[in-house]
Amino acid sequence: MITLTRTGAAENVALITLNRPTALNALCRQLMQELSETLLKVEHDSTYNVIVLTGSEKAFAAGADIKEMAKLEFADVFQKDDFFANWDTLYHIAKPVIAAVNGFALGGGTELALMCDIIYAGENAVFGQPEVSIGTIPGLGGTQRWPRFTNKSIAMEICLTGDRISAHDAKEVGLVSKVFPTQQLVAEAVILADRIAKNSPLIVKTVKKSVGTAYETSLNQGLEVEKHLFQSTFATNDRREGMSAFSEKRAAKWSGN
Ligand SMILES: CCCCCCC[C@H](O)CC(=O)SCCNC(=O)CCNC(=O)[C@H](O)C(C)(C)COP(=O)([O-])OP(=O)([O-])OC[C@H]1O[C@@H](n2cnc3c(N)ncnc32)[C@H](O)[C@@H]1OP(=O)([O-])[O-]
Repeated sequence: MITLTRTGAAENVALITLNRPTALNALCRQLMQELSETLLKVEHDSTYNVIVLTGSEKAFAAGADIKEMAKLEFADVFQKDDFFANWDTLYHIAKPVIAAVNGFALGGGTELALMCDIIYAGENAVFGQPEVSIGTIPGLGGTQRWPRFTNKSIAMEICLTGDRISAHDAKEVGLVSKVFPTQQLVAEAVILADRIAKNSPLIVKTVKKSVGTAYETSLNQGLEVEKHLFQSTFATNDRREGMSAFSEKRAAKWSGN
């Protein structure tokens, strides 16, 4: 249900594709377990610098698997400690993750995209949180990330109605950074991944941690974290190399430490 392809100019971009076409990439347990395992494999493989996560041209993911969830009771979802285990992995990945979203990204599909660091959308992408229309609420961060990434009014409207929004509307409200023709989307996401992967992987991870902190803390706490992370770069060879290369007018050679 998951394919992993090595790509990018320097072959250091992991293209992870959700591949369950018969159910529009609905996020069943097995798919989520495979996704989690693939993400961890890429995270621990130093030959990969950046991840692009995509689906098909028809669907990024149509949400959690409703047929699987239909059978569950409160005790199943409340008591089992591992119930959300594989759903959180993406959010804890330290390498940058770009979502390349074509087609339906609904419910858990939108929430998966929102866990990524950058969202690029194809022109046919649709985002939404339809959980309210099937008698539940977003459970993977939708009610928390929409207000942080857009605003309260938009978040309420999306989550209370279950309405879908287009790629262009998603860009207008700040959910996605760029919109591309559907068939060009993945290539554009890989071009972006290449641009990120040209930098030191160590420093890239530090940048991701620092920007991510802005969504977890107050401004003052975030500024403190940023200051310490900035200071910590002065203990790295890549900071020394980057500044020397600038002065010597040559390309930096990153060692990753
Ligand atoms: C378990 C752990 C949970 C952790 C937390 C999760 C929290 C999350 O916030 C909850 C959700 O995401 S709630 C979910 C929120 N998401 C939604 O409510 C969206 C539900 N989906 C839809 O509304 C429609 O399928 C679309 C409008 C996407 C496409 O319409 P269209 O173009 O007419 O296509 P079509 O003919 O309709 O579908 C083709 C096939 O795919 C199948 N399938 C599709 N989605 C499925 C799903 N989620 N599930 C299962 N199957 C799904 C569909 O049944 C059909 O298979 P069949 O064997 O031929 O019957």
